[in-house]
Amino acid sequence: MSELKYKRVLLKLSGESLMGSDPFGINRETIMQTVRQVKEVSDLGVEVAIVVGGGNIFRGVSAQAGSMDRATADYMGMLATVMNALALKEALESIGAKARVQSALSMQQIAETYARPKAIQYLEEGKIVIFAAGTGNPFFTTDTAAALRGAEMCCDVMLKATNVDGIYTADPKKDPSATRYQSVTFDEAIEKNLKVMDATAFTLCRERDMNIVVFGIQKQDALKNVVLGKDEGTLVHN
Ligand SMILES: Nc1ncnc2c1ncn2[C@@H]1O[C@H](COP(=O)(O)OP(=O)(O)OP(=O)(O)O)[C@@H](O)[C@H]1O
Ligand SMILES: O=c1ccn([C@@H]2O[C@H](COP(=O)(O)O)[C@@H](O)[C@H]2O)c(=O)[nH]1
Repeated sequence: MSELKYKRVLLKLSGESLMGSDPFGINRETIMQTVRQVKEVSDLGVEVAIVVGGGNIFRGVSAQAGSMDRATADYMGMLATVMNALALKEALESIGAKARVQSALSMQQIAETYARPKAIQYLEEGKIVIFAAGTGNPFFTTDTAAALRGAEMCCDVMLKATNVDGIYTADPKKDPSATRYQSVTFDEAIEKNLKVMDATAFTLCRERDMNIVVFGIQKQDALKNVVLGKDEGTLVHN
């Protein structure tokens, strides 16, 4: 069997990557395709922690939030990530995987509250841990939460699964002439303002020396290819 490149990973799933071709929400086929990939790498022996976004349900800073108080809108965004986390747990369990949700905001009737030692224990037991509610603070994003939890869980790498297949010279959805990087340094990504991830998240990963792989989760076997160290997506490194 091929060698694993990473033993413990922080997988960032964007909310939008759960929509499939729907305009918003969670597409059943898409979430099942995603969790099958997650279970496959977990079965290979990779410890998987997940941070999920909320953009498919609510984006706090969006136009829809209009004149709302920013912090209130951001709390609504965090609640959206809790819904996605619960959906992911259900989907994982429906295919026989063991998963736990820990929320950065206390809501004890529906999820455990984030506790680092317990989360590490779950990972060591081979359970998939889904972190909900981002950092628990407004004015942040789930990319930053992913960098934070990745650092706290001592993950070998952060894997940013999204609906584009890597980092491009410009947003590929807006500029069809943009080309994909195979690898890029943190400094370059920040300097060139490559908007695939926010600068706070890049900066935290750079400081912790935690590489990032940005890849497209829609592609069959993409996650497995990444953990086996095959050429997939874009590597961000120091
Ligand atoms: N230079 C770039 N390379 C690749 N993607 C880019 C770039 N600049 C902007 N993007 C955009 O970044 C997006 C990837 O981010 P992602 O899908 O994770 O969104 P998010 O806002 O982090 O997640 P969520 O949907 O949960 O809010 C893509 O949709 C892509 O269009
Ligand atoms: O730590 C956090 C994480 C998220 N938010 C709010 O939630 C939404 C959805 O998160 P995405 O990263 O965009 O998927 C985000 O727009 C924020 O409004 C937050 O406040 N704090």
